[in-house]
Amino acid sequence: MSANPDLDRVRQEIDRVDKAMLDLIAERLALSADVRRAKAGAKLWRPSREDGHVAHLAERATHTGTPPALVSRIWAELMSASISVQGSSRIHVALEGDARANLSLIRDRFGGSLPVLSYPTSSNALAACYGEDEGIAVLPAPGGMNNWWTALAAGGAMPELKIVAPLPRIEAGDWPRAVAIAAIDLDIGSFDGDGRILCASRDVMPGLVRAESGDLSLYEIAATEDVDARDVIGYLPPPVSV
Ligand SMILES: O=C(O)C(=O)C[C@]1(C(=O)O)C=C[C@@H](O)C=C1
Repeated sequence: MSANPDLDRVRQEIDRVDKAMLDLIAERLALSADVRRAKAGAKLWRPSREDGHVAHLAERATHTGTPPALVSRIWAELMSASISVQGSSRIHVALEGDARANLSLIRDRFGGSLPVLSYPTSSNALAACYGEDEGIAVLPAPGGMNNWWTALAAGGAMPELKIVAPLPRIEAGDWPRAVAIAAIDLDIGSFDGDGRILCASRDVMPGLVRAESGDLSLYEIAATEDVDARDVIGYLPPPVSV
């Protein structure tokens, strides 16, 4: 029968691993300054890069027994810390519905490095986000009474804003609980074929109607479909498998 490992020895090993991780975190943060210079004025927050990168890491993690949700939370911290090294970006959240759950979704997706400002309604949070170059709004997902998305449609008040990320990132299910919005140009040609395009239209489109307001419908459409760029109000990346 093998003896129990000695606690002091195990703790020494944990110390060794933690110091190595700390050095790697410092190295990663130092690279953020280089990334900022390399991006030369492009937006700080790049949700497509974040979600694609985390999806690869989560996939890799499943081979080592590391929970993908843990990977997503750790990299949420690392990437938001990187954003705050690069500049200033704030999250505007609507405290509609289950406020505590919304804040916990934000913590899981964005970590604790970015300032979070709260507003009583989705319209208030959206307007605050619209007023900033690097603003991010987190709102309840479109559907039911949540019709703030009409402001993003062509002819709406804030067509430059797009739905760019689902919350939660992992195990979002069929439709996310909340979504993140920012003034980010969506490159339709670069969408992952397994992702979903969100379109607002008065015409019938080849997809699932997720929300309706007046004669406007929000369609969830496979990213393989051809759509008119003017109808696109968002993109959801392929769900991260666990
Ligand atoms: O790749 C970038 O553009 C970065 O700014 C780096 C980084 C990261 O830390 O990995 C940080 C923020 C972006 O949202 C995406 C990724």
